[in-house]
Order: sequence, then C-alpha cells, then structure tokens
Amino acid sequence: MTGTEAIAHGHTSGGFEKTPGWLDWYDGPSVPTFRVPVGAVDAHCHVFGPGAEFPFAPERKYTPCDASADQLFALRDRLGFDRNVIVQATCHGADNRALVDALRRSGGRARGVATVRKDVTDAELADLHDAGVRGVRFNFVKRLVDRLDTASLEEIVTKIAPLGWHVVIYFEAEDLPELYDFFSGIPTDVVVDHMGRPDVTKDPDGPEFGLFLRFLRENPNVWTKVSCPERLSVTGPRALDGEQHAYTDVVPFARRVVEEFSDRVLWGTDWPHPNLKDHMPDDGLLVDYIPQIATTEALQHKLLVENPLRLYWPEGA
Ligand SMILES: O=C(O)c1cc(C(=O)O)oc(=O)c1
Repeated sequence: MTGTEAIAHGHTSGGFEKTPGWLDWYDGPSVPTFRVPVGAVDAHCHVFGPGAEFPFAPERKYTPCDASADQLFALRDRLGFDRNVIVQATCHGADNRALVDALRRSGGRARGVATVRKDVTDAELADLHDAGVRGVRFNFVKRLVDRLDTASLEEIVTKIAPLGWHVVIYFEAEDLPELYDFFSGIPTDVVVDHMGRPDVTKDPDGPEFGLFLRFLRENPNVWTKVSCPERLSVTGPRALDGEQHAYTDVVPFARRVVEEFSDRVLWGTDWPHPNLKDHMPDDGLLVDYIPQIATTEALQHKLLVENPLRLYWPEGA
C-alpha cells in the first residue's frame, strides 16, 4: 500500500471536515531495517484529537485527520522506540487537553511540549508539569499561526524557566536573521524544530545554513531536531516502496549538524506528518533514514537515547 492509497482509507476527523487535500498518515508502516538502540526516543511527534473527544482549536489554520495516543503508541512499538516526546500541534492552539491525556496514558513513557498563553497561571503550569510537560513551543511559521509579539513570549519564558523547562522554536530559515537576537536572548535551553527548515537546494556551506550553524555555535544552550527530511527534500527519493536511501538532498545538512553538535541533536518521526502536500512517508522507512545522518553507533546512541533522556528525563530513565 502506498501513502496515496492510504488516503482512500480516510481516517476520521471527529465530525470535523479535513482541510481539502489533507494527506492521512500511513497506516501500514514497515518494521525498519535499521534497529534503533534500546531506550530510543521519538523526540518529535504529535497527537490530533481525536476530534470528537478533544476538538480542534477555533483559531487553527488546518484541520487534520484524527491521530490518537493509542495509534501513536502502536507506532512507537512497531518502530522499536521506547519513548515519545509529544509536541503540541498548532491545530489544538493553546488547548493542551489531548496532549495531557496522551502523556497521562503513556505510563511515564512520554514527555510533552505545550503551547501556553502569557496569562497562563502557575497552577496550570504545575498541572502540565505533573502530566509530563517539559517545554513550551513558540511557532513563527506564518502558515501555521498568527504572529505573537516577542514581549508576550518573554513573559512566558519568565514563567516557565523556574520549572526547568525549555523553549522549542519553529521557524523558516529565511526568518532567522530577523529572529536571531530574540532567540539568542532566551535564557533556557532552546530546541529548534526541523533544523530551522533550510532550503536544501542551497549550499550547506553557503550563508543561509551558515547562519544556522553560527547560531548553534554561539549559543551552547541551543539544540536542534534533525527531523523532517520529508518536508525539506526536493529531490527525494521518498521513504516509500522499500526505499532506504531516502531524501538524499537533506543528508549533507543533517549529517553536518549531527557531527558538529552531537550532544545537542534530537530525532523524531514527526508522525502524523501534518500538512504534507505530495506524499506521506512510510514511518518504518523514515527510520531507515537515520543511519545516513548518524553514521556511527556512538552518534546514533547520542541522537536517539542519551540526548533526549538528558533533556526530557534528567532525573534518570
Ligand atoms: O510544517 C508543518 O506543517 C508542521 C506543523 C506543525 C503543527 O501544526 O504543530 O508541527 C510541525 O512540526 C510541523
């Protein structure tokens, strides 16, 4: 079954109408050929709804298909991962109920990154912490959210820092110059989603990716996820039909980051892959992408086990 055929199955959306052209997640993932190390963490994934139980936010920019916690945990087991970091998706706005429900049902095997507003109370933050939340996400991708003013975000940082939380930032490479100083001023740990979304048609030694590398070099508190080759790739080939050398145009970018910043990199599936436009990867084959970017067992162990445990389970696994 290909990703395109999976659409015909039509995952539900809890009475909501999916965004036209929405690609559903692929429900027949292969068991990866690459065996992830014991204790591996899928450090970037989401839950959507289910919409009937946890309605999507009125201010959302897209309406996805349902992707429940149970479905996520089934994928985790099939791919050989031990734990998840579940990141609040923008389709749920600052309503973290679906995330919290998933964390509570994970039996301690998932941590979360929430979205909060500046008026969030200490009691609400304490409840999120109790559920397993360890960070907040600031999103600067214009197609996903309305722009927030940086003063509000600074207020949020002041509130979450005492909890030992970090800030996850999602932005497009072309916006880094404008946001550079704001990001550099965040005092907590910072995690950049999807390698700051480089344009992989450009040179990895060129100025655009160079600025991102400089950002990591100058700020030892900044980490990044070397995730989402399926979003960044222009040439493919896609992680479909048994392909184990997928997304070759993204490899030089991700490998560079893994090798230079081996203690500050994370990897995640990005399941259920919101807003992909032209294909839906087989998550098993996406896992087979990992050894292309982390080429030794030592690098793989840092990427998949040591680093995420240090950030999300510092008290010990
Ligand atoms: O590129 C995206 O569309 C996307 C969206 C979301 C979200 O809606 O939260 O999260 C991601 O990690 C990526």
